[in-house]
Amino acid sequence: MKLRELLSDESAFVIGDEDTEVSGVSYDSRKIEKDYAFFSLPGHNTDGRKYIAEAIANGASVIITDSKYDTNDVAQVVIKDIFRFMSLFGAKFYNYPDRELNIMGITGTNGKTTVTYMIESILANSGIECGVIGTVNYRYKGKVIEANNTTPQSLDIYRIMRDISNNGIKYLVMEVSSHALSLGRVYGIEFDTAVFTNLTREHLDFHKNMDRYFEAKSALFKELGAGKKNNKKCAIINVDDEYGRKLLKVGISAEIKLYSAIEKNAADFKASNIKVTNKGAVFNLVFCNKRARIRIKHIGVHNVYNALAALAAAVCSEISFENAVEGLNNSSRVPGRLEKVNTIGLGFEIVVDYAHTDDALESVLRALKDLNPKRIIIVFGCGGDRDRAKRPLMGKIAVEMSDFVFVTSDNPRTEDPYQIILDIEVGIKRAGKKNYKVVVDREAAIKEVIMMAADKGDIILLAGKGHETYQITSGGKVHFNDVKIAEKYIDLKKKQKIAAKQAGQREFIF
Ligand SMILES: CC(=O)N[C@H]1[C@@H](OP(=O)(O)OP(=O)(O)OC[C@H]2O[C@@H](n3ccc(=O)[nH]c3=O)[C@H](O)[C@@H]2O)O[C@H](CO)[C@@H](O)[C@@H]1O[C@H](C)C(=O)N[C@@H](C)C(=O)N[C@H](CCC(=O)O)C(=O)O
Ligand SMILES: Nc1ncnc2c1ncn2[C@@H]1O[C@H](COP(=O)(O)OP(=O)(O)OP(=O)(O)O)[C@@H](O)[C@H]1O
Ligand SMILES: N[C@H](CCC[C@H](N)C(=O)O)C(=O)O
Ligand SMILES: [Mg+2]
Repeated sequence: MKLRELLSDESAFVIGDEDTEVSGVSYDSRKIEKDYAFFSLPGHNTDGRKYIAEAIANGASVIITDSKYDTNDVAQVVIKDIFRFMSLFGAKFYNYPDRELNIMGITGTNGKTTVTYMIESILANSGIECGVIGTVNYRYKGKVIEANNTTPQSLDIYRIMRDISNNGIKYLVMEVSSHALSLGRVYGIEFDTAVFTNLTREHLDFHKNMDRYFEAKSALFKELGAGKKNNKKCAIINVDDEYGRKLLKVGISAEIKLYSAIEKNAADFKASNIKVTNKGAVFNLVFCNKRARIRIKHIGVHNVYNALAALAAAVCSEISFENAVEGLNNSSRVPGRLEKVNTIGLGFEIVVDYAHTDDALESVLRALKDLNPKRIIIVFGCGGDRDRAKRPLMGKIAVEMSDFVFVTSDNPRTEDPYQIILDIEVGIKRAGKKNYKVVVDREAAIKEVIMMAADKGDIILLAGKGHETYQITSGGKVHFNDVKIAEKYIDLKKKQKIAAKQAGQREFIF
């Protein structure tokens, strides 16, 4: 392809030959090959400009920067809004795969991953294959790509979309993070359906305040319908959420469908008579003149909301109501979201959940309380290099809504784990509670809760890391998975029980 074919009508300034050949494109100098275009992006850790020389040495034929770079060796495009330009460039380079796909974009603070899994199940039940891009991984046609980001960079999205379409798949279900919306990662992508789950406090380290966070999320809805596709566009909104109602006022040109589980709120998809059991949730659903009793294998009222969002997205994407209901009823559990660890024979339950905001923690604790456990014990920490203000809020909720809390570490990243815990303790002290213990090492905390604290009838919640298979500290990334660590100590506890029995000792709880 020639460079001139890849230029959009943005205000790009080209230095050098517009007929330069472009055989590939990347924003990472280490991936540059002969005749590639290199996007030198301003980063959070380093600056892509530092790698231009390396990109040229690796064979780049074009460099794209946000301010002129001193070289005559290769063609150069200078563009101020490089992230948006990169997305438009990706669209052209990969020949608009988004126009060949029916794309559902899910946004909101909590529930995105769960909704994508539910939609995937619904589509599979109707015999439809889809691609999924989200926090856990990017997957299609048996391929599983490790996810570095919930929503990857635009060039990666376009490359994946092209492969999805070339594999004959027609649907893409995608989580759209607020970072992605702010950083132009989905700029120009033509979505067909956009879902808004909820908006609560999160990522204010990045967005600074809730208004800007909301502004980022609302872009997905404002831009819905702009583009060349002329099929029906649909915005699906949780009207029970304060920001969902605010979203109705931002000027959405697509068709709007509301969902709700609160009696007084008018909505297109309505849940009532919700019953939560330890096997899942059951509720009545009404849509137009249709009714169904839904039984999902996901615990908690928050998952009823996720189910409503998924069902609405499917129905708006031409899946019949009956098939969508059946698919939802069959929808599988989501890795690391209220995932049960096998504790058979021990008399207590352990669940692993990705709650890493105060709202998520509250939702999950409410779901667990509904199961009437003897006690709830939590093991949790807060991530480093992320919104500090959520730490005391999570601390307060944890001690107020449970019987005992082990405060520990969750991806401290470059921060001192003790400092993060001190921030959590501010909220605990504000609540005037003493039902907690600090165990900085996460594995030690999990070990202690299983070996010493857990008693018959208890539910242990390991919160914050969900499906993650790593722990990031200032020393780097090491393998770590809550489920696997819990299994290790459950195994040890069982062995100790057997040994005690054989030695004729009575069971002993510390
Ligand atoms: C803050 C942020 O968004 N960072 C993302 C960004 O990295 P960065 O800007 O920090 O990159 P950098 O390391 O400074 O490097 C700058 C540039 O130099 C290039 N480079 C670097 C080294 C080299 O040798 N050669 C080279 O060309 C890099 O490729 C990059 O283009 O671009 C990277 C590549 O796409 C992302 O993986 C990275 O996400 C990091 C991992 C991250 O933690 N992001 C979080 C905050 C995030 O975006 N989260 C949301 C989800 C939130 C949620 O769902 O709750 C998400 O969508 O994932
Ligand atoms: N609809 C909901 N409302 C409130 N909390 C929820 C909801 N759905 C899930 N949660 C909580 O949030 C956690 C994360 O859920 P999920 O992974 O589905 O959300 P997400 O939006 O993809 O999160 P992330 O942005 O971190 O990827 C769950 O483990 C659960 O604790
Ligand atoms: N998408 C979220 C995930 C947080 C998960 C938690 N385990 C942490 O590391 O803080 C983020 O990157 O902020
Ligand atoms: Mg997610």
